Amino acid sequence: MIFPIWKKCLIQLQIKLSPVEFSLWILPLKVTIKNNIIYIYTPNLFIFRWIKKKYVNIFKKILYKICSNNPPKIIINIEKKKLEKKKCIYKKKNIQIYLHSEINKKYQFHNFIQGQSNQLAYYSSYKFTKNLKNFYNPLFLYGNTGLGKTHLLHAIGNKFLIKNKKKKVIYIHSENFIQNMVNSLKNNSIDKFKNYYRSIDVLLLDDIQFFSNKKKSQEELFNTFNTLFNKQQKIVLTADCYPEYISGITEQLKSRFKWGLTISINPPELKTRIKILLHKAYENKILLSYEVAKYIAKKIFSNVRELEGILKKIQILSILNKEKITINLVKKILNKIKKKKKNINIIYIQKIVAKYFNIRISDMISQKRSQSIVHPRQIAMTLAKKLTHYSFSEIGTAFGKKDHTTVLYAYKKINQLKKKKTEIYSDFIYLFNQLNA
Ligand SMILES: Nc1ncnc2c1ncn2[C@@H]1O[C@H](COP(=O)(O)OP(=O)(O)OP(=O)(O)O)[C@@H](O)[C@H]1O
Repeated sequence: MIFPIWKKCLIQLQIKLSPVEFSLWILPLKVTIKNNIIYIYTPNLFIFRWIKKKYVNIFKKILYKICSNNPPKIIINIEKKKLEKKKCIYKKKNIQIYLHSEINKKYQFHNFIQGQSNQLAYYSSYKFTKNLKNFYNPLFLYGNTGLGKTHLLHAIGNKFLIKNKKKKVIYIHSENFIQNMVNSLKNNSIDKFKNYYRSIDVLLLDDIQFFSNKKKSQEELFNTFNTLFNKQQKIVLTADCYPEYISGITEQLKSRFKWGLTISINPPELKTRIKILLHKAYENKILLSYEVAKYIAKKIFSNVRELEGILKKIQILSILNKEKITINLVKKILNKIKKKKKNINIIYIQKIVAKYFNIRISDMISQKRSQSIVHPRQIAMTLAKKLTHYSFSEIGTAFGKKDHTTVLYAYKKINQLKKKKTEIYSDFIYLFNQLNA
């Protein structure tokens, strides 16, 4: 729900700020109003500070204009995440390692829309939670980005926890598993790390292609896998491709992955895309007709994440412009996105990013592996994915014939780092704005 005062404020802000600034900083804010106080919630500390520094005075001025007799007060808070965290803290020589599981309640079986493309993955995941004897272990789900693998992992986790809250059900992204291991090695607490992961009832490990070329981490995963498997504990794994084709993973680990049931999850067909759009619209209280959903579904076919993104944009624009969601409005939005994406090409992105980090453009497409080159290259790859219509493999080709998994890795890494490190976040936003201006 958008409160009328905040809606008026948004209209003024849209006029005052650049479109990028507006959609980047202002639109994602969560706002509630109580007793003439506007509570603004930001997702993290960095954004909290940024909004406070840059925008609070503008908010105040606008509010004073809108309701001069009694302008509301503004309070900014950091939003508390609704994640169910199981934290396990180990102390050793005053060093603490935090190992935690984050099962997201948002992702359940009942809100996973089934169709031909994902029915088998859905069914196998659901059956997996039934604790049937002789059911395959591990369950291995694979498919392209944004098709619902992570959603199903959390749905499995949630189902197990509903049945038994005390079960140690751990969802972890492979990158975090590796990071935890590295930290434990540094802190001399690798035994605690091992014990922790080997005492799990259900291990949900996402995106195992991140283990690629990490020998030591693969060894640890192999041992963890064997221990859990021998104790008949449950293991679910996901990856972006069939186990055999994950490069840089040892044969023994690949063979373990294939011991159980390996299921692909494919891009949703038209009928399923329409169902997903209508369901997401319903969940988010968006008035979307079947005809409009069908129109969008015909235009966007790559993955569900993209469908969600478009729907969000449509919702925001229809609210701001007070326009009904019609095919015409959707057409306008899709054309704008297409134009924007067409105008920015990868060479331009490489040039701007290279200049910013003070490296040569040729370094972008080289095979050099030093951190001073790899980091800008990964940022440029991520920007290319966000700002152009090119696929991961097309971007890889443009960066000196790199594999699509290298680009996917860069994309995920930068997106994670952006959340953790403010300097990387501000570099990224600066470049994003510059390219988008
Ligand atoms: N069949 C579906 N029904 C409802 N929502 C879906 C479905 N498939 C995907 N989604 C939604 O699409 C978004 C992206 O899905 P998810 O993160 O699970 O993809 P993924 O396959 O794990 O991608 P990646 O490999 O990039 O991590 C999520 O918000 C998820 O809820």
